[in-house]
Amino acid sequence: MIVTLTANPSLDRTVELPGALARGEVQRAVAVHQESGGKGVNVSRALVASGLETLAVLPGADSDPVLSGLHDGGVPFAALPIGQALRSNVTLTEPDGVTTKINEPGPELSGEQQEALIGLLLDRSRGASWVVLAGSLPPGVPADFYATIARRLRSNADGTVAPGIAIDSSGAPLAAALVGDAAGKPDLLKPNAEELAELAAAAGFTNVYTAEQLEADPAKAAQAAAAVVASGVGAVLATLGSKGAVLVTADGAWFATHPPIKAVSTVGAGDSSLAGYLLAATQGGSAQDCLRQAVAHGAAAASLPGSTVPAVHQTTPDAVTITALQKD
Ligand SMILES: Nc1ncnc2c1ncn2[C@@H]1O[C@H](COP(=O)(O)OP(=O)(O)O)[C@@H](O)[C@H]1O
Ligand SMILES: O=P(O)(O)OC[C@H]1O[C@](O)(COP(=O)(O)O)[C@@H](O)[C@@H]1O
Repeated sequence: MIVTLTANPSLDRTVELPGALARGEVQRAVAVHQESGGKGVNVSRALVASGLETLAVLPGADSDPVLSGLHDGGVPFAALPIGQALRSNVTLTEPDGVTTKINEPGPELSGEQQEALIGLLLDRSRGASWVVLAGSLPPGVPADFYATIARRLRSNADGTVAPGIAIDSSGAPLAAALVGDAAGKPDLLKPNAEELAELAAAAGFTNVYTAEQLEADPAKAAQAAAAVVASGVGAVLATLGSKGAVLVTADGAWFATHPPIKAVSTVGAGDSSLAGYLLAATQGGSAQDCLRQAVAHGAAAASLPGSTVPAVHQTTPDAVTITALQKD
């Protein structure tokens, strides 16, 4: 069972434009897609699509459209009512594949609600193989929320094997994943190129690379990710948009790429990559198998509209090429 926590879920509305986005003009949409979203929610949706056992833990009232969407989509969830509506995030997609995202801050969570959400997660993740802590943190939640949860998940394991802990976030909550003792650090981090640039700086990596440089050169991405692994993180799966992804563990570094696809909407591509990685990991796959399935899932997600997530049978792992890289 893979449990996901989405502290700041969203109703994802993807608006398809007929041409390039024209600022200041009236434009008519050609189609609109609406999905329950947020990073952990998307990972759970992708796992359900491939028949894996998962539970999405999140705040929200039963009547909230995000939860109704999960219910209708057959995604198991455990929700903490917070007395406020969840946020809506809007994505504008252009015919050439360019996507523009506008993410709301989301409803504030009080200290009591944060504690109740952690309690719900601890309770529902007993015996889980992985716990995924994903997405931005809503207003009121401290940046070290995920590190606190990681520590409590490990102490909660109480003699049994603690779950693997994966974090996919950005900004301060992501940087906070590198601070403090080993018990608060994740087994897996999933940054994109921009997040890897920030993370490497937070890990004290002295070569300052931009996100563009990291996407263009997997060797640079592997060096940056290796600096993050050296700071005490188990593994880094750095996704590099259309270029593919780099995986760095204590044992090695690999780059994986998929032949070009026609990108329709990249929303949820990163979350699908993480789901692909965990799918292979729970089936006992090697590091390279996990990376291969991550890139296959990401490419399939980018070729689907809105934040649609692929099932494993819609992915093409055999088309993925893997190359070993130097870590330093
Ligand atoms: N334009 C694209 N063409 C092909 N694959 C893509 C494209 N954009 C994303 N992907 C796939 O999705 C994965 C995650 O995308 P990325 O943009 O790096 O993450 P995030 O969605 O977290 O920002 C990539 O590693 C790749 O496999
Ligand atoms: O919590 P954040 O950082 O605002 O991101 C939430 C948004 O990211 C998504 O999870 C998509 O993420 P990816 O495109 O990175 O896979 C959307 O479903 C959601 O609207």
